[in-house]
This record gives sequence, C-alpha cells and structure tokens, in this order.
Amino acid sequence: MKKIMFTGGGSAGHVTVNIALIPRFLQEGWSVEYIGSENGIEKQLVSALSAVRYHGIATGKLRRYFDWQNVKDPFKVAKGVLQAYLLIKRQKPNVIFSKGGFVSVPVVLGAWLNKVPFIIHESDVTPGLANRLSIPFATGVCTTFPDTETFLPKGKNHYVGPVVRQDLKLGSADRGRQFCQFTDNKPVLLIMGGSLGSRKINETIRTGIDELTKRFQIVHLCGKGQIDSSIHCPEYKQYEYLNEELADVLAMTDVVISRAGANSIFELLALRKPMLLIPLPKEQSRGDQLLNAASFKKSGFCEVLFEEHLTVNTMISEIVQLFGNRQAYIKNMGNFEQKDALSVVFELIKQSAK
Ligand SMILES: CC(=O)N[C@H]1[C@@H](OP(=O)(O)OP(=O)(O)OC[C@H]2O[C@@H](n3ccc(=O)[nH]c3=O)[C@H](O)[C@@H]2O)O[C@H](CO)[C@@H](O)[C@@H]1O
Repeated sequence: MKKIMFTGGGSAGHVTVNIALIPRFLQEGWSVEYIGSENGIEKQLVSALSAVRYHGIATGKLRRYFDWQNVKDPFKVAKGVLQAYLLIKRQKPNVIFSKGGFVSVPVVLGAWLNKVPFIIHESDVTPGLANRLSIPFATGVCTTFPDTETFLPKGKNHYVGPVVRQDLKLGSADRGRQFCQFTDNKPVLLIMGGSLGSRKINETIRTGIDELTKRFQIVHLCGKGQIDSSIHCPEYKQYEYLNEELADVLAMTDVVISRAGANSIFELLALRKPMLLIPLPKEQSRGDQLLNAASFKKSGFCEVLFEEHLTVNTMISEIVQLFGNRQAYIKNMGNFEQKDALSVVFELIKQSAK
C-alpha cells in the first residue's frame, strides 16, 4: 500500500487544500498520515478525519516582529526537524505533500534528509516564507495563480489552479436557513474575516449591526475567542469557525464580506458569490492578500475596500452597491474556467512518489 504524508498548518488556509486532497488518496487506497503542530488548527481539522493518523511535532513561528519567543523558537524548530526526520525514517512514506505554513519547514527538511520526494502547494501569488525556504529542496511546486511562476526556479513550477474542497459545492440553502433560523425573504450576508477572524472587521460589523440588519440577515464567522455575547439579535448569528455547516451557510448566502485569503476567495468564486474583499494590509503581512484581491478585481469578480478606508459608512455603502449589482459579478464569475485541479495535483503527486 502506498503511503503519503501531508503537512501544513498555522491557519486553516494552510490546511484546506490538504483536506480537499485527502479523500481522493483514501479512495485510491493510499494510507494517509499528517504531520502538524501539537496544538494548531491543523490538529483540530485533521482529527475529524478518522482514517488519517496525526503526528504532532514541536514548531517555532517565523515572526516578522520582535518577541521573546523568537529566542526560544530556533530550539523548537531544531527539535521539530529531528522529530520529523525520525518520523519519516520510521514511517517510510512514498511521497510528502506540503501546503506551507511554519510547521511545514521541519517536515520538508526531514523529507529531504530521508530522500523522500515532496511536492509543495502555494495558493498565493507570491510564495510565503515557509515555502520560500522549502522550494530549493522540493520536487515540484503547484500554484494557484499563473503569475507565481516568476518567483520559482525553472522546471519546478506546475500551474494547477485552485484546489477547492468538493463538499463545499454540496450545500443546501434550506439546511443553512434551518441552522441559522433565518427566513428566505431577506438576503443573507456572510462575513469571513479569514480563518483566524479579524478584529478590525469584527468591530466595524458590530458597530454597523443595526443598519446592516435592516437589509440583510447576517452570518459572522468571527474567529476563535471573538464572539460578542452582548449582542442579541435574531438576524445576526456569530460563529467562531464553521466546519461541516459551512457548505449549507454558503448555499444560502447572497453576498460576502471577506479577507482576501487565497482559499476563501477561490471557494467563493467556485460558488459564484459576489464578494467585497478587505485584504490584510501590508503592515500585517507580506502583502499577498493585496495581490489576490487586485487579481480578482481585475477579473470583475469582486469589489475591494482597503483597510485604511474601512469605516462603518464605507462598508455599508460598498456592500449595498455590490448587492445591487450582484448579477454582473455572478456573470463575470461564470466566465472563469474551472479546471479539475484536484485531479491534476493527485496525478502529479502519484507520479512523483517513489
Ligand atoms: C493572516 C494570514 O496569514 N492569512 C493567510 C492565510 O489565510 P487564511 O488562513 O485565512 O486562509 P484562506 O482564506 O486561504 O482559507 C481559509 C479557509 O478556512 C475555511 N474556513 C474559514 C472560516 C470558517 O469558519 N470555516 C472554514 O472552513 C475557508 O473556507 C478556507 O478554506 O492563508 C492564505 C493562503 O495561503 C493566505 O492567502 C492568507 O494571506
């Protein structure tokens, strides 16, 4: 039986592509294991898959700011490399697939030391730090955006397009309304502040709640620990994070306000949901979401509101306008050619396996 090990984590954006691919490998009779951090979101998401064995290793975060943890973290990374090396040596996978995020670096090094081929996936236009460190050792790199090629060494690039979880397309609007106790005579606005939530977006939404609920029923995915229990409004439902219910909630959704994380926006595109994107600003990131949002805007899939212009008033006027023009965005999204990226990546991994 062939064996694959997946890695990737830190935020859900570094896990969902793996979650999309895992069922295909299981269906094809592969044994599937996962290496992630001891306590990250990947552990929570992968633990729900009973057929997948999870291994936790020590990880250090690659921070862009000063923190005393930065002094301890190199030791944790070294421990993680040793753990990953020994795990891979013992488990003998035929191939490793890495979705990036800081947990993936020790795994990639462990794979390289054990001479196990590994494929990387990069969802953003520009490769993240963890992937940049890993690319020189990788067998190949799958990309969501065609433009990523310019940042990769010759011969390693495989432009595959977005890999979207199949079950997201199977939602039911009726089940979504039942879950949220919503009616079907008022439009639904979904707010996704990225997989970890966004404080700034959360605050703005909550300040504008009276005005917004005049027009919309609202589902707010606000991030861990960010529920505001002082708000009691039947047309405003808050959740830290939704798993299996997300497909149903998306099915009943008319318009979305979202960060511009690559996985989220391609899922919204696949489901033809008009979106107002508020990309994570440059000060808090390497600017990948600004590029993602610009690319979607150019194709007519979304409107963009920069965080420096974000106020209750700009947000409400932009979302009302987007809702009014929603058919135009839906039409543009209909022109996007969906490739079967999942099968392409599956074949590529299969061919690379030793
Ligand atoms: C702060 C940060 O580092 N953000 C990065 C991170 O975003 P982030 O982790 O937010 O990732 P994405 O937006 O790409 O993906 C989020 C995933 O979580 C899922 N989801 C979200 C909320 C929820 O309640 N339930 C649920 O299932 C979405 O459907 C999606 O599949 O990775 C992305 C992909 O590399 C990057 O583009 C982002 O810049």
